[in-house]
Amino acid sequence: MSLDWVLTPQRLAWAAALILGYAALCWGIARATRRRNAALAQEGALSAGDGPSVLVVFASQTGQAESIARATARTLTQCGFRVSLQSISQLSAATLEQYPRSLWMLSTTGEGDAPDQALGFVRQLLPAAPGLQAHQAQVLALGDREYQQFCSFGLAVQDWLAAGGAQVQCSCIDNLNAGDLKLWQQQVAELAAQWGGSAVQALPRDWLQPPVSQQFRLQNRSMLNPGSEGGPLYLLDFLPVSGVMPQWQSGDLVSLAPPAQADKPRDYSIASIVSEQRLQLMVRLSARADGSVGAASGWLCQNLALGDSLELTLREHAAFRLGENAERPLILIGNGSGLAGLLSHIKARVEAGRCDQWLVFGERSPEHDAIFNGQLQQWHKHGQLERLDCAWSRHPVQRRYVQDVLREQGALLQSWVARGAAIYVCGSLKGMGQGVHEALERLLGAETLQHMQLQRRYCRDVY
Ligand SMILES: Cc1cc2nc3c(=O)[nH]c(=O)nc-3n(C[C@H](O)[C@H](O)[C@H](O)COP(=O)(O)O)c2cc1C
Repeated sequence: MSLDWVLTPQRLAWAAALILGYAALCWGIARATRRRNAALAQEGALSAGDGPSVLVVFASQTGQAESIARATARTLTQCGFRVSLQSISQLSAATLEQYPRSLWMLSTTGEGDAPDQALGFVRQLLPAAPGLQAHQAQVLALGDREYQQFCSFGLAVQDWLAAGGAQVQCSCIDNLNAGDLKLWQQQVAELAAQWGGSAVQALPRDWLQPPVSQQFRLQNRSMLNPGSEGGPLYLLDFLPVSGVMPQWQSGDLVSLAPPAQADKPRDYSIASIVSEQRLQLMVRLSARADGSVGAASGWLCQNLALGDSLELTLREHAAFRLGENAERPLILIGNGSGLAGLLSHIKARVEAGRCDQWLVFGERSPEHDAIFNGQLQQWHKHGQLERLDCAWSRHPVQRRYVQDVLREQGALLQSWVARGAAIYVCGSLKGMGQGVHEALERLLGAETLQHMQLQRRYCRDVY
């Protein structure tokens, strides 16, 4: 009997293996719990009370629909609802069908298109009606009446929910105007009461947690493309009036409204990074057919004098920030003023000491439109920009567009993507954005590109 208790090396090994196995199991359980909690936090399971449950879904390109969804979800939580907040990219039909009620905040982008994060939804869920008998839904569609297909993605989702048997209502917000937003707040309060929640407390004035607005002064303005056949392109430097530089990340935007159209803010990509201690924008003076200039670009490029101040609102552009892609090789593709959004990423990467970035830039002529050429060549020469390709559409001999460069360099592009690269596209939608998308589909396959878009490895800021 006593032999059973003798510690042989074999028994010691078994005991050690057992202890290690148990530790691994505990660690595994703890990790799974942490991951699940993190996933829940990300998914936005905001409260775990026992009130009525509601699903809040958003599809956003530049972050506005997401901000409204977050504010709405917070309010519903305060009214006692069990709220789950989800990006449409994570939504499954099975999840939706579990909920008796849902709220949708959906913006429209491009020419009546769904935001990039809704691509999987459009391909996989939208074609078949969900099973939503006895489901109540409210859609808030964000759009701009200046576009031909006003709020079309929100309206398409409304039709889809109705086809699935849901009782659905839809409201549209035009250009995020204050009146429509106020109506939405009232609607949320009414819905909360109808759906069995407690009364909404007086909503705070900063219900939407508006992004930081600050006074800036125009410090410098220089023309980037003298002699160009295209519209004049300016680089504008702004300094904060308070002297305190706000924080932003590469890829972010600023909103500003010209005095003549104070209710119509425009978004511009920020071309600089915080450590440069100035906020730079690249603005093309747009001319109408009758020769008059655009309200915002005319004001910024011609009327605003050096030293004049204006209000800039910094906008987090989650869909175009680097995020986890900061750790990946980057392929940056763009044309014209689209260089602004790409430039900020290149600067951020140079600052971080990463040089595995490839810029494919397109403009008209190498003589007049080679904007930032000195700086780009310098980075390239010093190995901070691994590869630089320019495409000149009005070159006397070698006319080509950025999508032609992608085709010519197809094998290289495939190898960068195989290495894990992320692709960022910034610039005009028509011509460039569409042409690049088609070229990438052909080179990488539509499925791979869609997968990359869902993983946020294919990010676009096209307008
Ligand atoms: C490049 C671009 C394209 C747009 N296309 C449309 C459109 O086709 N139809 C529409 O109603 N609104 C359109 N809009 C307006 C947006 O839907 C509106 O600004 C919305 O508030 C953006 O919300 P988000 O930040 O959640 O993406 C467009 C805006 C941009 C910047």
